[in-house]
Amino acid sequence: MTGLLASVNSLTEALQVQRAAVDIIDLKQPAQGALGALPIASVAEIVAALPDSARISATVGDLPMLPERLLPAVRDMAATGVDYVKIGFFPGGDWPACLDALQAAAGQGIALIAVLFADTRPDFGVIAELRRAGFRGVMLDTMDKSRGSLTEWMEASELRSFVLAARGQGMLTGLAGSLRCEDVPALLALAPDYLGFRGALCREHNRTAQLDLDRIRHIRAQWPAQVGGTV
Ligand SMILES: O=C[C@H](O)COP(=O)(O)O
Repeated sequence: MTGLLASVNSLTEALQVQRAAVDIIDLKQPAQGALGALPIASVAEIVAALPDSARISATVGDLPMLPERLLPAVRDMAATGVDYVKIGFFPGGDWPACLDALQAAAGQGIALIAVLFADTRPDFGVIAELRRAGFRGVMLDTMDKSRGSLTEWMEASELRSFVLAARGQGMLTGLAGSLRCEDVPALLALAPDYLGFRGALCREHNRTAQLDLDRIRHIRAQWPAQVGGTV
């Protein structure tokens, strides 16, 4: 069953989406970029306040693909107790060196999720390399939120290829990128492990605005009834 991931930027928002029974509470600061990070202390505070049963991911920020930047950020974020650490694979930098360095983190039990950006037209061949480096999952998102949504950047057939390639490697799969309520049925049909949202959960579809509980209900209502929570 595909889960619902909701990105939140504070303890207040985390508790709101927890009450809405989202499947993954994703900690990030949308005002700081596509994968803007929250301060480590804030993440630790949110993790401590949520029940152990909550599944929590957090992003390390819009960092350059340099091992000396990524590895410490990943280790610091993992030390907060989040279940998954999300790393954006931005253009440029040294991807092979980053994969080598991150393999060490994965080997120490840190569950890494790679985020590929549909608007950079990623080569899905990298999924096998991610698996070799020990990544637990891979998702597609969009890097530039002003230039279209995931479903505008990629056809359903490409999204299906992505999900199948990742699943073929035994990895968790996620789809996100300015998704709207009306995207949900077609994306659920692709059966990724989760669909991720921020903008669609906020007032006026503005990802830096406040969460809107009615919007969360509306998105959740697209799922089969038995997995719906209460807000
Ligand atoms: O991880 C999911 C993202 O936070 C999605 O954000 P967005 O819906 O604003 O593109």
